[in-house]
Amino acid sequence: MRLLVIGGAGYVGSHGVRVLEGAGHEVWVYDNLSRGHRSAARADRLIVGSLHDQPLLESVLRDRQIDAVLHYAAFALVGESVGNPAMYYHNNVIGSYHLLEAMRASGVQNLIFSSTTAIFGEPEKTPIAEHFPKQPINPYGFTKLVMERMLDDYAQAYGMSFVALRYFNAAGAHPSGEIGEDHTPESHLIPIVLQVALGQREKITIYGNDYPTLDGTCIRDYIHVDDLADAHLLALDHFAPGKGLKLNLGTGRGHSVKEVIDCCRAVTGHPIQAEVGERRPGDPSALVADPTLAKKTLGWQPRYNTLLPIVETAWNWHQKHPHGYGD
Ligand SMILES: NC(=O)c1ccc[n+]([C@@H]2O[C@H](COP(=O)([O-])OP(=O)(O)OC[C@H]3O[C@@H](n4cnc5c(N)ncnc54)[C@H](O)[C@@H]3O)[C@@H](O)[C@H]2O)c1
Ligand SMILES: O=c1ccn([C@@H]2O[C@H](COP(=O)(O)OP(=O)(O)O[C@H]3O[C@H](CO)[C@H](O)[C@H](O)[C@H]3O)[C@@H](O)[C@H]2O)c(=O)[nH]1
Repeated sequence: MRLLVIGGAGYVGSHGVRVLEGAGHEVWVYDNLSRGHRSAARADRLIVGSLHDQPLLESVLRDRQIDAVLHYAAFALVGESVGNPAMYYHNNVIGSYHLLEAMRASGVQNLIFSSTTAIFGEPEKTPIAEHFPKQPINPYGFTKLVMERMLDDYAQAYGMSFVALRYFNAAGAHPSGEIGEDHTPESHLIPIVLQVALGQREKITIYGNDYPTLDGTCIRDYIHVDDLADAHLLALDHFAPGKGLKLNLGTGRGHSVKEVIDCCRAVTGHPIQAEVGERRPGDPSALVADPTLAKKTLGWQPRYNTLLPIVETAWNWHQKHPHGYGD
C-alpha cells in the first residue's frame, strides 16, 4: 500500500515507519518537525508540513495516490495539556479535523489513529478493556476522545474506515539503536531514569509513593514501540467502509515506578539515585491494558513480554545517542 505517516518523525511514528517499510509498503512521512527529528525519517521520503495545512495535505494525498493514513501527530504531554489546553485543542482536535477534511476531499478513506489510555481517566479497576467508561481527567486525554468520536461520526456519515489504537505507555527503542526516544524536555519515566545512569541527571524524582498500589508508586503497562508498530501493520488488513475498530494496546502487565527504576539499575549497573516527591497532577494510580481484543482481532502478539528487554533496547539507544538526535 501507499501510506502517509503523519508524525512519522516522532518517537512512536518513526518505529512504525521502519516496520511498514520492512513489510514492503511505500511509506511517506509528513511531519512539521515541531517535536520530531529530521534524521528520524528518510530524507527522500520526508514531507515537512503541518496538520493545519489542509491544501498541502490534500495535494500530498492525491499526488502520492495514498491508500491509507497513519496519524501519529499530536501533542502528548499530560502536564503541558493541563497548563495550556488551548494548544492541545488546536493541534490535536483542529489539526486532526483538517486531516479528516483533506482525506474526505481527496477520497482517501482509511485511517489508523494513535489514541491513548488517557481517554479512560482514572479507571475503577484494571486491566482496562475497550468498553470501560471514557472519563479523561486531563485535556490531552479529552482531545483524543474527541478525535475517536469524530472518527465514529465520519465513518457513519461519510463511509470512512478507521482503526483507533489506544497505546498504554510506549517504551523501548529499535534494537539497532538507530532510532529511539528523544523528547525536549523529556517527561517520560524510562528515558529520565536512563539519563541518571548516563550522568546527565543527578537523580530521579518519584512522583508520589502514597498511591493505592503494592509499593505506593503508580503502575503503568509499558509496551515496546516495535510491538505498537506491528499492531499498525496488522491493522492495515482491517479496514471496512463505514466501520471503525478501537483497540487497547498493552502487554497486560503493570509495573510500578519503583520496579521500573530497579529494572533500569539491573540493566545499566548504575545505582540510580531516587527520591520521593509530590504526586504529579493528572496521574492515575494504575493503568494496565486488557489486550485480549487486540490480540484476537488483529492476531497481534507483543514480542516483548517483560520489562527487562524493553529497558535494554532503550538503554542501547541512549548509550549510542546520549544526546538523542542532536538537533
Ligand atoms: N509516547 C507514549 O507513551 C504514547 C502513549 C499513548 C499515545 N501516544 C500517542 O502516540 C502518538 C505519538 O506519540 P510520540 O510519543 O511518538 O510523540 P512525539 O512527539 O515523539 O511524535 C509526534 C510527532 O508529531 C509531529 N507533529 C505534532 N504536531 C504536528 C502537526 N500539527 N503537524 C505535523 N506534525 C505534527 C511532531 O513533530 C512529532 O514528530 C501521539 O499521537 C500520542 O498522543 C503516545
Ligand atoms: O520523573 C518522573 C516521570 C514519571 N514518573 C511516573 O512514571 C509513570 C509514567 O510516567 P510517564 O510520564 O512516563 O508516562 P504517563 O503514564 O504519564 O503518560 C504516557 O501514557 C499516557 C497514557 O497512559 C499518555 O498516553 C501519554 O501520552 C504518555 O506520555 C507515572 O506514574 C509518573 O508519575 C515519575 O515518577 N517521575
